[in-house]
Amino acid sequence: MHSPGVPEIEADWALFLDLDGTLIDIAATPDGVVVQQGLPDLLSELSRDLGGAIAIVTGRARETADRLLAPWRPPGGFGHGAELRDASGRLLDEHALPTVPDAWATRLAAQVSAWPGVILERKPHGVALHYRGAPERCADTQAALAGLLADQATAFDLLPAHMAFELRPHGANKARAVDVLMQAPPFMGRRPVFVGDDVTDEDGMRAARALGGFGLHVGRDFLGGPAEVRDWIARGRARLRQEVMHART
Ligand SMILES: O=P(O)(O)OC[C@H]1O[C@H](O[C@H]2O[C@H](CO)[C@@H](O)[C@H](O)[C@H]2O)[C@H](O)[C@@H](O)[C@@H]1O
Repeated sequence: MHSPGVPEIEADWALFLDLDGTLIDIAATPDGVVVQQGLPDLLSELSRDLGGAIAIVTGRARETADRLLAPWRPPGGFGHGAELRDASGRLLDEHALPTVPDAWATRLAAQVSAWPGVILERKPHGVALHYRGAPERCADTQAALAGLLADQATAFDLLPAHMAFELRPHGANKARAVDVLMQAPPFMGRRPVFVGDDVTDEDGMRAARALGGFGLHVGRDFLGGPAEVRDWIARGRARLRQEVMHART
């Protein structure tokens, strides 16, 4: 179904796409997600039609995003913008932001072992505590991460997420990914369009709007979930293909 508030994908766009809750349906655990068959190919084909200007901007670690979207290895911002990769595959500012100390991870692992259903997810520049499997631990997981920040409150931010809390290095955010990637080809000169579903995506949406583009929200604009976003992408791809074929005849 066509969502009335959502513009159709245009050939001069640069697309910035969130992963969980936008392209991929939410699952009970981070490892339990199912990438719809054909999605990486579809994205890679649309990327060709947009001159390579599609980036994935996700809270997931780069390695995880690459595994989920294999064989496609898009440019993007990973770890909420802490890890940036440009369209040539080059990593940018790789060591610019702090990593979570091992001692913190050890302490969290000990706490989580006493909380059945809570999952600890480590990433190169952050850490998440997921309480989807134990909703009664919401406050405990938040307090565990907040407790770590007592010493280093300026180095990391505590973020609320979908049934999770995360630590993200201060300075990493999804706007950073949009702003940095838009400074170079193939993104430069295009209209940035950010699509996301979560509170951390609002930074990316604001950055896209500030550069003359659109920030589209899965719930508010697509009036649905990842299935509606995937349909929109498939429709955009088909239309751009037709335009190319038409231009050739
Ligand atoms: O920026 P995103 O691509 O939206 O990633 C945000 C976080 O997504 C993952 O956690 C969320 O999705 C899980 C799978 O559906 C779900 O089980 C969990 O409750 C959600 O919080 C991922 O695990 C995190 O690392 C991302 O930061």
